Amino acid sequence: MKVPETNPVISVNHVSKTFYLRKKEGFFKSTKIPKHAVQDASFNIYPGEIVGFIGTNGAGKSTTIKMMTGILTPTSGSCEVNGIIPYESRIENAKNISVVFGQRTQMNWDLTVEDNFKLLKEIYDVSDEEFERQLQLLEEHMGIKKLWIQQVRSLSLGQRVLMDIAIALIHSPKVIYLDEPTIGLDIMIKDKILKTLKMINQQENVTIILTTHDLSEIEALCDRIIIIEDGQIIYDDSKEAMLENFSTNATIQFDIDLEELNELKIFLKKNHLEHSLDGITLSITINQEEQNEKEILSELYRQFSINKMAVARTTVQDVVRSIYTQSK
Ligand SMILES: Nc1ncnc2c1ncn2[C@@H]1O[C@H](COP(=O)(O)OP(=O)(O)OP(=O)(O)O)[C@@H](O)[C@H]1O
Repeated sequence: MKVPETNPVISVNHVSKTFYLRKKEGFFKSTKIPKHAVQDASFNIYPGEIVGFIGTNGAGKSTTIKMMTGILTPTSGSCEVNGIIPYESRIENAKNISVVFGQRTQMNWDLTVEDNFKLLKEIYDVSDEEFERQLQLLEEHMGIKKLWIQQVRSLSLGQRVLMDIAIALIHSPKVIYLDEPTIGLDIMIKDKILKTLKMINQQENVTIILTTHDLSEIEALCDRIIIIEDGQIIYDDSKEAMLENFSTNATIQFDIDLEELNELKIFLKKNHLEHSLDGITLSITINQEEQNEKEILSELYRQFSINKMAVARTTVQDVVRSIYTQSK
């Protein structure tokens, strides 16, 4: 991965976090059992990056993010966000960051959206001009004003998450952490949220750290992917590099004229192409490292009558699944 020339906005250096669980032994005795939630994690995140921070359940994502946001103190190692050690200066750190949880709101349930925005403006000491500028931007991209006078408890889940993201931006944070922001949302609102995140990243250069189990979101939004498993960082690279390094196969599927089957079989054999036939639908696997996909496609089109062609390439989902499987 190409390292930018700027200083990192987040720097995580050999961070570990161990929790101790008490195991009762008889009435009066108990022993402490260590749980190594994060072990020696190191990475830098640069301004304006959109990073997918992923891993299977219990891998250590939330624990790492809690250390970066200052909620937890590492057992060893250190991290810095905007030059601040988050768990030592929580209030100062909070001025530069925002955290959005899909399952929880940071808004007051009994207040209207408007009152929540105004409350946060006061808490973060946002100037009137900056507040108006942000509201205008959020109105343009998220249409916040139509929900303005509604009580938070009356918002639908999708509207609530959208407003949570909008309010998280009101103090122009440099970094925004999103923990499963789209859980339980329909595809339309998911798209809107992803578009909004992309927009604030591009317009305001906000650094985004996204945790989600929905890998299609990671594919759609993130430039870089960090995978944590059993508390250890097992992968960290750009999305492009991930797809390039792991995409060895493309599957091409098309309908054939059965009268040409014998000639097709000769062609497939000659080109060492793995294939399977289901009715009139033929699937061919091309190893992109060894075979020239373009040449094979143009030869197929030239020599045979083929219909309804579709090419399936490796997705982030395929790659991550195989990384998870290999790490188990
Ligand atoms: N306060 C705690 N006390 C003891 N163990 C904990 C504590 N918090 C987390 N753990 C354990 O540490 C490990 C990492 O948990 P963490 O919540 O960071 O995982 P995660 O990757 O966010 O998982 P998920 O995707 O399920 O939310 C898990 O085994 C979890 O049970």
